[in-house]
Amino acid sequence: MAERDDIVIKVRGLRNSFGEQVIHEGLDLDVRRGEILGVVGGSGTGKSVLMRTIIGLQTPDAGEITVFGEPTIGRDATEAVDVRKRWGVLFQGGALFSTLTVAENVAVPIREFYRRLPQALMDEIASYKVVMTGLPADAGPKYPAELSGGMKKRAGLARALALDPELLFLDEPTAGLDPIGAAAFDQLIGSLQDTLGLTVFLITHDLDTLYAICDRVAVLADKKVIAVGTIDELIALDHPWIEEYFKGPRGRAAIAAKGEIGELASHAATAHAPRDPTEIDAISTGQHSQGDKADAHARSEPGTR
Ligand SMILES: Nc1ncnc2c1ncn2[C@@H]1O[C@H](COP(=O)(O)OP(=O)(O)OP(=O)(O)O)[C@@H](O)[C@H]1O
Repeated sequence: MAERDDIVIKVRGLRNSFGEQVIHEGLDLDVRRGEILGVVGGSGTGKSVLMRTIIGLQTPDAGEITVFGEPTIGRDATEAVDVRKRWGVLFQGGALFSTLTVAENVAVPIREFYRRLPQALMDEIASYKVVMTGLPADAGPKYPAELSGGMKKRAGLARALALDPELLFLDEPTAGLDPIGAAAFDQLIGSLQDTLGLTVFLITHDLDTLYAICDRVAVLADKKVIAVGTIDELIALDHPWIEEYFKGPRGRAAIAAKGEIGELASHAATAHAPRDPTEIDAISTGQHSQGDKADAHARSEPGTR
């Protein structure tokens, strides 16, 4: 029983198609409680369709999906309301409503699930979420058109966090951000995950994000998840796409940058002997405190969009 509880998302035998085009066939995937699972794959391999299917926006031809043990396929929004409240979603590009302010956007899911909540309380929750994602407090009354790309992502994240979810779906959260903005966003996700104990399903093309914050990575190819594991485990596999992805020029750049951070950490160790030796281990090997690491190098995003 305990083992089953540790799997937050379970996908079995998934098949999705659009007309003649089969996107997924026999796709299986487990997402464990408390992990950040990176989902990678070439453009058009069906990462977003997989996410949409898991959250019930796309009905598959076949297969079974449970989230927190609850089936999500074929259940309408009202039936699945209890499980839908437990997740938040950041869609590709943020998907903010352009006619609503940031605060109103953040309040959308609150209004959807808790209609009777007094307006003042809704406003208070919205402003708290805005600040929590690192936006200035005065961003609340602004419209999406008045925000930078990075601020829009943060606003989208604030909306995804509106209901204090246990599970977060992020579709290419760092796409379109400059390297510093992307690293800062990784750091934000990593620290929110750490603090709130979230489980995160994160679609990305960004190798730096994988190295900085993901516990495991699932690779989509040939209509299914062909491998799931830590980056080291994946690199050890003999698969041409995985090899090209992680060992290609950008993969090598990300690994080199990772090495540089290790060196930085050991310099720091010599310069300031830490009172607690685990301090250094946390810098060189930690998963969730590595947002800092991403700040220190240029990002390596494969040109596979
Ligand atoms: N509503 C739809 N109708 C028809 N085809 C669709 C629909 N949604 C997605 N597709 C097709 O399904 C395939 C997978 O799309 P999806 O957006 O999941 O890819 P992806 O792996 O997320 O790609 P990218 O990395 O470029 O974002 C694509 O060929 C896409 O054109």
